[in-house]
Amino acid sequence: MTDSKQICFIGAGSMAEAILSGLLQHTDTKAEAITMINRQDKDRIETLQNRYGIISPENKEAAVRQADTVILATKPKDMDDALAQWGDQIQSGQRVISVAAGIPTPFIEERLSAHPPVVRAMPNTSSMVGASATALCPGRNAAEADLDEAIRIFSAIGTTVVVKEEEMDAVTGLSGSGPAYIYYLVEAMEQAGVNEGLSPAVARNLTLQTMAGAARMLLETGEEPSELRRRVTSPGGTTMAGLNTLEKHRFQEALIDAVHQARRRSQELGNAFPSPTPR
Ligand SMILES: NC(=O)C1=CN([C@@H]2O[C@H](COP(=O)(O)OP(=O)(O)OC[C@H]3O[C@@H](n4cnc5c(N)ncnc54)[C@H](OP(=O)(O)O)[C@@H]3O)[C@@H](O)[C@H]2O)C=CC1
Ligand SMILES: O=C(O)[C@@H]1CCC=N1
Repeated sequence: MTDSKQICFIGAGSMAEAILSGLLQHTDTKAEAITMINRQDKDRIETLQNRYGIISPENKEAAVRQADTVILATKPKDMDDALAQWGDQIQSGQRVISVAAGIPTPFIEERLSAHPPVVRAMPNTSSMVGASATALCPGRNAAEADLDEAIRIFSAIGTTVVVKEEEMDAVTGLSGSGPAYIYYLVEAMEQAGVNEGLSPAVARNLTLQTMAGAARMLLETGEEPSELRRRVTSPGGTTMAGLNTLEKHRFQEALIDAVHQARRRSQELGNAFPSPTPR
């Protein structure tokens, strides 16, 4: 992506940093083209400034006003206040992308008096290394060009898929929260290796390469996971002993329920922001 367009992040937390880092490493976006504002944490902005060379604007209102794309990256619970604080700076010629879990596009649209196009995105923190799985959906004022621009930004830091807005909660439960499930699995596998007598370093090395190798096998061979699993599992062998134990502990059911509960929580967050009366 070659791009000199200005991007202003409202919110400078983990997700904003992951997107920022991905954009700087994987696109031609220059640090000077990016401004970040938060609510109060000056140290955080200074850290990001030192780490990435981005601009900490003197005039925050102007930074929002002058951006081509404004990325909303506050916690869902802070979005209402953030829109009240910054929303009047956003004009119709600008584009808004929200990464907030659970917040429906109408909630944002109805709080922006200028009616700019809004695109909702659900990336994940693997954006940081250019490996996000991002789902996007357009709001009612977003034209194809607006969605395309959002796809362009997120394609640079991973894969993208366009979904219906009603599917965003499911996406959030699966791939938004998904990295945490994988890290949790890694923690358990490492601990298991250590329990069985390996050093932490060896356990980590073997776990990570096993994880990366399995992901590559799935991506590069296009084989079904069940078929790949079958090929590891000799009848009466070691894998079968391990898998039977996972089954006994209802491992798959636990994961399916985890995604379901995360999806429900995303929906709950959204329900806390019912279609508002315009300010
Ligand atoms: N973390 C993840 O894996 C993912 C997160 N998301 C979504 O991204 C969003 C951000 O999450 P995350 O980065 O984890 O959250 P963080 O808590 O790390 O960051 C939130 C940021 O919002 C800022 N903020 C709060 N209120 C305002 C305001 N009125 N004006 C400007 N900035 C404000 C905070 O500033 P201050 O610190 O000064 O209060 C902070 O910089 C959430 O909506 C989440 O649902 C989406 C996908 C994945
Ligand atoms: O936990 C959360 O609420 C956010 C949204 C998706 C991932 N993290």
